Amino acid sequence: APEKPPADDDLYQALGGQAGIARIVEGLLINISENPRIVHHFQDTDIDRLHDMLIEQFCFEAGGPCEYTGDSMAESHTGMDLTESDFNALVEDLIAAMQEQGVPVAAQNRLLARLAPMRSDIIYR
Ligand code: HEM
Repeated sequence: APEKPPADDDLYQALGGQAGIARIVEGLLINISENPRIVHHFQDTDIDRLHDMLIEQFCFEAGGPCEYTGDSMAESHTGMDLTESDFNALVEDLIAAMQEQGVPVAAQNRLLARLAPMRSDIIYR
């Protein structure tokens, strides 16, 4: 089951609110598109949908005024046979996107800490 959102929206604010999160997700998708380690996984993906679902998810996880309406992490990654290395590659692309947006490292780490528990739903599925 999804974890409860944070009680306050500090993290949402630190990520730059809705506009900041949109820029982070767009940077992430660009970085993935240029990352030979993982780009092949996204060949048949509806990127517009992924863009919208990632924004909802990050907003929700950061305590912002959003609901996540997408599929569960287990549902959406089953059958991809993703590994720890794939997971780490995507996380590195996310960190780079946050860095490019000037997100403070403490806030970067708080978002990553919200996403890290999803790992077991995503890899080796
Ligand atoms: C922290 C790690 C990750 C998070 C938070 C995450 C999040 C998401 C979200 C929110 C969706 C949209 C689900 C929906 O459409 O309803 C999604 C789909 C997807 N994810 Fe991930 N993901 C992660 C790791 C990965 C990794 C490591 C890969 C591959 C290298 C990957 C590949 C995909 C693909 C290809 C889709 C689209 C599935 C489809 O076309 O239906 N994800 N992910």
